[in-house]
Amino acid sequence: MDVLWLIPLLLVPLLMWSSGTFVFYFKKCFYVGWMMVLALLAIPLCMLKSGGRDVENMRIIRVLVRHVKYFLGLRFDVSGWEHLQTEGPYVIISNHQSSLDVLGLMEILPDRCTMIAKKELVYAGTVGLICWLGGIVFINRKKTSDAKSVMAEAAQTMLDQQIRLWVFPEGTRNQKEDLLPFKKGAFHLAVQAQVPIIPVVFSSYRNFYLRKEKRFNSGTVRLRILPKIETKGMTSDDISSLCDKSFDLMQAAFRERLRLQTHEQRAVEGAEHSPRSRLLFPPTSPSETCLPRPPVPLPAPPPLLSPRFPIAWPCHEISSCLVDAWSGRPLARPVSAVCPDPHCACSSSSTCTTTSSTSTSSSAALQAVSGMTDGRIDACCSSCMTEGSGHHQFLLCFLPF
Ligand SMILES: CCCCCCCC/C=C\CCCCCCCC(=O)SCCNC(=O)CCNC(=O)[C@H](O)C(C)(C)COP(=O)(O)OP(=O)(O)OC[C@H]1O[C@@H](n2cnc3c(N)ncnc32)[C@H](O)[C@@H]1OP(=O)(O)O
Ligand SMILES: CCCCCCCCCCCCCCCC(=O)OC[C@@H](O)COP(=O)(O)O
Repeated sequence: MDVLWLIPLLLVPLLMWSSGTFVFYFKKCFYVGWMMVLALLAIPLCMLKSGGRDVENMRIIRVLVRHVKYFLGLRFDVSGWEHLQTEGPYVIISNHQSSLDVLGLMEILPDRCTMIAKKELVYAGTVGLICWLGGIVFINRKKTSDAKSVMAEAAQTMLDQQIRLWVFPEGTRNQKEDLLPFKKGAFHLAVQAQVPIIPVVFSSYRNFYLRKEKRFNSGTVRLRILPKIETKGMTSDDISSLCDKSFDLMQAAFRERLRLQTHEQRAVEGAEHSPRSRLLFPPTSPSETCLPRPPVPLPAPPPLLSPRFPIAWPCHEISSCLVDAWSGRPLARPVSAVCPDPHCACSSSSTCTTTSSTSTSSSAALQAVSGMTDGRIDACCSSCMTEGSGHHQFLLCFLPF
């Protein structure tokens, strides 16, 4: 009888091992539950530290939230730290995919920085209370006039108390393959306070987190901090162009990362549904695996090649390295060549769709370039550049069978 309670204890690891859907719900519940507990812990600490609502409480929240990623199997890879080395107040803007964004936000949160959030969050139990104690500015999204006056007040507070504000200009969570159009509030805020804007781009979570498919694997989030955009001297007439400029910069960074993720995702196919990919910490990111490779001098083009295939590059282009996510072993060798596919019309911004229709002779030529005899050219163009000659230049990934 006494051993009956062991059953659920054994059942949980078994279900974790066998079912991706179970892992999804388990991780989600754990996340919400653990955040509630952490907030409960943080409340007395914040009260002791500052006696009430104060942006300085964000230091405590930041420390407490930082370890949560380890339980969920998430890794954060941050680039552009130098852009946060800005004195005084500023507005950080970032894309917003899920409540998991809080984990990335806490990875890079500068001192004296708090957020703008929807007012409903204040009712989220202990989390709501900790948000209030952390100085989060709550707005009513349904009443634009109210939200505007709260944000105008925030602009003044930013200057008076040297506070930085983090805004999600999409205004809601978004898991689409592109950013939503930006709301204007963040830009009014920065212009009213005459402070710079620092854009931060979170890479798409789709590699490890799919709400509809109920998948929550382990994975890496890349956070890219972009250079600040100055607003000194700008007036309300400049809001639209400032908003468009920020959107364009962030969208370009998001899309660029998404293209690379597509390649990486191919490399992890197969591993994707393994228990290991759901439960264990993700392996070192492919870019890291590729980095230590020294640049190799260009080899002379083999005589076999037609003039249409002038150069072969060994794999030193980080962005195009396809690597087995678990072993770190290179899976493909990218070669650069003029696209051999006459049907592949690729504009400078689009992603190449296919090279599968590559003719046998082109294939043979590329095989000669890449030094592989048995293989296939994968549909993979990581960069499309229009050269002076009007040719498109592609990076083709060459996969051994
Ligand atoms: C240890 C403890 C453990 C604890 C665990 C937990 C810890 C957690 C801690 C911390 C985590 C915190 C995480 C928080 C996450 C929360 C995320 C969210 O909640 S995202 C939703 C709310 N965010 C927003 O909505 C963005 C801000 N929104 C805006 O800025 C909008 O612009 C808004 C609401 C002000 C108005 O939105 P509109 O839908 O009406 O659309 P529009 O186009 O932007 O504005 C309409 C017109 O008003 C003008 N306007 C907007 N703002 C203005 C302003 N401030 N002044 C003057 N005009 C303004 C615009 O220019 C536009 O006019 P014209 O079309 O250009 O003529
Ligand atoms: C009373 C019980 C309520 C339980 C809720 C607790 C949730 C704890 C999880 C961690 C909290 C992190 C806060 C992130 C908040 C967040 O991400 O809110 C979503 C909004 O940005 C956008 O909302 P929407 O427009 O609805 O997509």
